[in-house]
Amino acid sequence: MNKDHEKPASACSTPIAATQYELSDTFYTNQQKGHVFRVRLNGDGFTLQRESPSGTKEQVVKICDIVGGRCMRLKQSRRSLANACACSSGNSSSSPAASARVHSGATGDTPSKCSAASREEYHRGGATADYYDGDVSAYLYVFAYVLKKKSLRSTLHRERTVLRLRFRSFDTFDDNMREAERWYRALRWQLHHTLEEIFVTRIQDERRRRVLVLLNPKSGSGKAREMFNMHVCPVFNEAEVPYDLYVTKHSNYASEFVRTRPLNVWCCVVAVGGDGLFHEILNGLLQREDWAQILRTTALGIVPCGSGNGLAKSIAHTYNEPYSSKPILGSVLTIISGQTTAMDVVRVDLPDRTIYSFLSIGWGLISDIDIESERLRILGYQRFTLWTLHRLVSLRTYNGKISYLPIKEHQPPQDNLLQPLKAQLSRSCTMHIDKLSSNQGFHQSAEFLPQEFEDVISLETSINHSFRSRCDSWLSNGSRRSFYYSISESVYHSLADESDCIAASSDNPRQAYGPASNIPKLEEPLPLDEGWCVEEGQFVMMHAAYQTHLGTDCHFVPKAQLNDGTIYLIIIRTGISRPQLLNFLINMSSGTHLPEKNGEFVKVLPVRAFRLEPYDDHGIITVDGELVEFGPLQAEVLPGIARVTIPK
Ligand SMILES: Nc1ncnc2c1ncn2[C@@H]1O[C@H](COP(=O)(O)OP(=O)(O)OP(=O)(O)O)[C@@H](O)[C@H]1O
Repeated sequence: MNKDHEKPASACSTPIAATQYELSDTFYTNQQKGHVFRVRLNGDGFTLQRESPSGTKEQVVKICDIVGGRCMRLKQSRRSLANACACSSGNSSSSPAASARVHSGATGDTPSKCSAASREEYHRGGATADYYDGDVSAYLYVFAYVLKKKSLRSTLHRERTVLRLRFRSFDTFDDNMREAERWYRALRWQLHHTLEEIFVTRIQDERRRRVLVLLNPKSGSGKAREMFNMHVCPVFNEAEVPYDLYVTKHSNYASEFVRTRPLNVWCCVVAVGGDGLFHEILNGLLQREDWAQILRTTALGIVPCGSGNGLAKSIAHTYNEPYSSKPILGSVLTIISGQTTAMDVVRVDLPDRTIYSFLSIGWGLISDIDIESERLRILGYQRFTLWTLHRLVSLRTYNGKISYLPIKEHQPPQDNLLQPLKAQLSRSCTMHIDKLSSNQGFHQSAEFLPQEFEDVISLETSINHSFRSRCDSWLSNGSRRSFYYSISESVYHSLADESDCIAASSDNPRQAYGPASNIPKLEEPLPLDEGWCVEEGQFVMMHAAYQTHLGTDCHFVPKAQLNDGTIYLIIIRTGISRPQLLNFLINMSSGTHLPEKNGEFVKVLPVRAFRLEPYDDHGIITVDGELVEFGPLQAEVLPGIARVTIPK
């Protein structure tokens, strides 16, 4: 989360020393007997220092890779429960076999060390009794997604790592849990950096801040729902991010939803789908009367389940977050990071309406491919490749005029309207997150943990601080079993009950809101003496883009930034040879297709605004990959008016 938070009015007045949240203890592991681990938690993360007769080795689980933690108690099996006894030894194994041995008295183990308190806890019954088997250990599970390389030549990717710390120095579960929770709180503090965020005094009527998830079940190859259940929901849960999930029922559902609802309960709106769904959300927000305030206080995120996924790829590319191997994981980590940055939005005036765009505006070849390949949607991203070849063979040209307002060289970056409000979002998120966990005391039984650990590091404290040889393991577990769970406050909404409300609201005449234009109206002439330039004639295409990527494999404008106040106009004129054009299209995947200097046929023009006037009466024009009415349009950049989530 952000470091530069404003201090809330209700924050604790007495600062607590940061060192209080720097903890260390000694742990052991049973796989390497005699190996002692000094575990330290501080601002860098967890440092595991292994001391063995052969020397000292250190491993760090970095704080920036950690998403959250859980305090838990292991739940025992039914069989073990049947054999459990209130006075089983604190030294006894938690395995059913060992438990049975203790009960029959056949082991010669040391007599029970249970305190009166722990016996009482057992006899309290209910859930507590379910857990009791003589093992009074408490566990802290730490969830991290660590950057790794499979081999020297492979690219970086993230792997899930779980650090399991077992606390059993005390002879009652409560005491061990208290210790585990002390580490958990320290972890939370280190994750969020400021005490104010975590230990802020609760205000009764404080607005709740949650994540709104809008999911398009028809995105891409139609697997968004499964993707959410398998890859998004478990990470939200590990990070204790509360969310409300709405599944869209039809086109424009998301747009109407965010246009008509009170949104102040959500700090972030996440599109689980493609760029088309994100486009809908952005436009819905900009059709609100309170659009300026909502854009300032609501971050936008995307989980790429569409066929293009230009925005998700552009964000990951800009921040060097691994994407290709696990695009969904990278984007979920981006959303829960709590970090945001301003993003340019482009206002697009069509003859009868105004829409807003975050990705691109196209006329000609690329738009033709985008729209006409829809019939091959089932193929996913491959549809673009196939249709590109088809359109190259039967190349079309288009007549028209493109006027543009160039960006002057060395023009200072545009003001970022939303910068001062950056901190507000993440603090609110975190406050709510903390509220959830503090109510819970400790979390679920470890039985509810996802079992799909790619890497597990398991360490434990000693009993009464003496070395104990029978310990858990330091192991890697390749289990592929998938398992996920929900935190209590996350909600799935069927939209059956919501449609009436949306239908009713769309009956009302719609008023135009959103930022005003700074250029002449579409039907008015452009002031050529104020720096407007013109390209006229026959074109193969014009494509205006403001993100680095138009799709996962389309590195269209390598130098674009999320908030550089620039539209990159790429124009290809008729006369370009087919081999040249083929090269251009092939090299788009590596971002090496654009000329360093503008040539006769291919031009790259950084502009602040442009106007397109096609002379033909038919053709395809797209905005963010979505088909719009064919005809004249004009566009102008609105620097940094939206806010998107970015990786830590
Ligand atoms: N439940 C739904 N049924 C049918 N269409 C929907 C539904 N929800 C949203 N849509 C529409 O589907 C269109 C495409 O959605 P989306 O962008 O999520 O996927 P995509 O087109 O596969 O991805 P990309 O835009 O990245 O190519 C959007 O224009 C959206 O309006």
